Amino acid sequence: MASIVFGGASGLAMLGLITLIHQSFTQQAAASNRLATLFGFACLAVLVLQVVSKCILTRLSQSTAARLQFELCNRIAAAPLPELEACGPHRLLGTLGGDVGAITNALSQFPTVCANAMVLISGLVYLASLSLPLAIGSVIMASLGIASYLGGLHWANYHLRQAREDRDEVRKQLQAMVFGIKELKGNNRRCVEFMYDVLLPADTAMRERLIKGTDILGAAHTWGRLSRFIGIGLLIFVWPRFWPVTSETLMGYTLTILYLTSPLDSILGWLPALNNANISLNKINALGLMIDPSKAIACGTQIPEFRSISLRNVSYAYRSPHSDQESFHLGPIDLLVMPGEVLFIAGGNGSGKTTLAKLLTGLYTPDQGELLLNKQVVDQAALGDYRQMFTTVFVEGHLFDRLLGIDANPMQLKRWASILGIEDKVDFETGHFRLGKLSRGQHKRLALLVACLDQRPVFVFDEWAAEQDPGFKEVFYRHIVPELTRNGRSVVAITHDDRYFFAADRVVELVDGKMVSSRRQRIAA
Ligand SMILES: Nc1ncnc2c1ncn2[C@@H]1O[C@H](COP(=O)(O)OP(=O)(O)OP(=O)(O)O)[C@@H](O)[C@H]1O
Repeated sequence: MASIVFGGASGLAMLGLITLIHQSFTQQAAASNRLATLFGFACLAVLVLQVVSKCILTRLSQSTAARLQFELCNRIAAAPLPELEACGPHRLLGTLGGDVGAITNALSQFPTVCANAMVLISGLVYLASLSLPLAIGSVIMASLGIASYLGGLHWANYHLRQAREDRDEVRKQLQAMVFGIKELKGNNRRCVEFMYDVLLPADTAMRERLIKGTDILGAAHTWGRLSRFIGIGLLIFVWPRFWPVTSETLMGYTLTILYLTSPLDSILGWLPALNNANISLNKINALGLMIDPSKAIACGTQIPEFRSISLRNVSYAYRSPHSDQESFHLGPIDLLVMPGEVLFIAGGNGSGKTTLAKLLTGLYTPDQGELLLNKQVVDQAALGDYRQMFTTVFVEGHLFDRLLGIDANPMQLKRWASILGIEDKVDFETGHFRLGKLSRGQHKRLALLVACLDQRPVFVFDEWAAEQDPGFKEVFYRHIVPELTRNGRSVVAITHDDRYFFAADRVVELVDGKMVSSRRQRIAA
């Protein structure tokens, strides 16, 4: 609001300057001294008001960007995992980068646009005070110019919207290049094909649309500006032939209209930004981030007591995004996890083990069947708390560069780092990790270190030991797993290591999404 007031006041002071210039052409010398003093004050007022208004605007635009980004991050954190997985990281990053910028840009220009609208209206009032018929004629001509400009904008829009879609594809391919750089470096033909047949065509398609849209926009903008000069030409050369008007009035008109081109430009120039913001908002909406509040999972606040967890007749299906046909179906599955138990989930690749782990941990909501905690059904309202029961290490899990959400003292940190053989990867003073040059196995060990320090009742490991050397597999299955299950905590581990099935109380096996066996183990090793 302050920005609108200061911006509007500076515009009005500027308009005051124009009227003073106009009056100076018609006043006597004595009055000119007074006008000169007023002119000096008006200049000072413009300077102060514009500087203050710009400072306010900068702060406003930065705080808007920060708020918007934070809000979007919160929505991402609250959105259901399957919807985020369907978006893919390239689209989410694109939204957090480009779309937030586009919306911020439009929002932060809004106060300036309001201030300019105030100036424009005041200018029109001043013009009407000089000559009402001329003012009406000017408004009609300006409206025609603006209408044709809006037509061009609408046309440009179509191409710019398409370009926004294409940009997602380019971002996806750039991500593939960054993450697949080793594969590209090692195979020159693959690299050339990727560059010329994948990346370049995607980028070219996007740029062609962008160029087309921007060209149309530029032409519309130029036409919008020119139409004002055509209007001034009509006023000066044509109007006086049909309607008597003094040369002072015409001069006042020309000066004022020339000045008003700047606020009008700013308002018309804002429309493309508004349009981009609209495209971005639709994009965010299409990604499912404008989530239905009823679908948002409330953040869990406390870790519930653990007496039993069970899946009862649970089914879940992935669907193809285009046809809504099931691409993979898991279940129906019944599963029970008791305190202190070690449960292994085995099965071939693609049999549904990770999907089952995501259902168990509440990251996916079953299509059918129920999730029960302590024999009570976990409904939507309880899901947030239910998720706090688990500490997980997934195959593609992310490792933050420090301990977050865990109260661990340096002694515990040192002890686990030493068991896991990664003392040199941890800064015990700050609790930060040295993630720079980690091998895959060390990365997994750090992830396990974080899990071991977490005081939650159920550990879920997805093929944790797959990248460990034989010696450390022994340590994991024979020492770490038993230690973790002391004090009534449970371990659910997806594993292909059938040599170590003896370490489990129970092994369940999945084949094509169905549980084919569930057998008791735990024989003396
Ligand atoms: N987000 C997803 N969207 C669609 N389909 C998926 C998704 N995640 C997994 N799938 C499909 O579901 C099936 C089961 O996948 P899942 O990851 O659960 O198997 P898995 O038993 O853990 O396999 P692996 O041993 O190879 O890790 C696979 O056919 C996979 O292609």
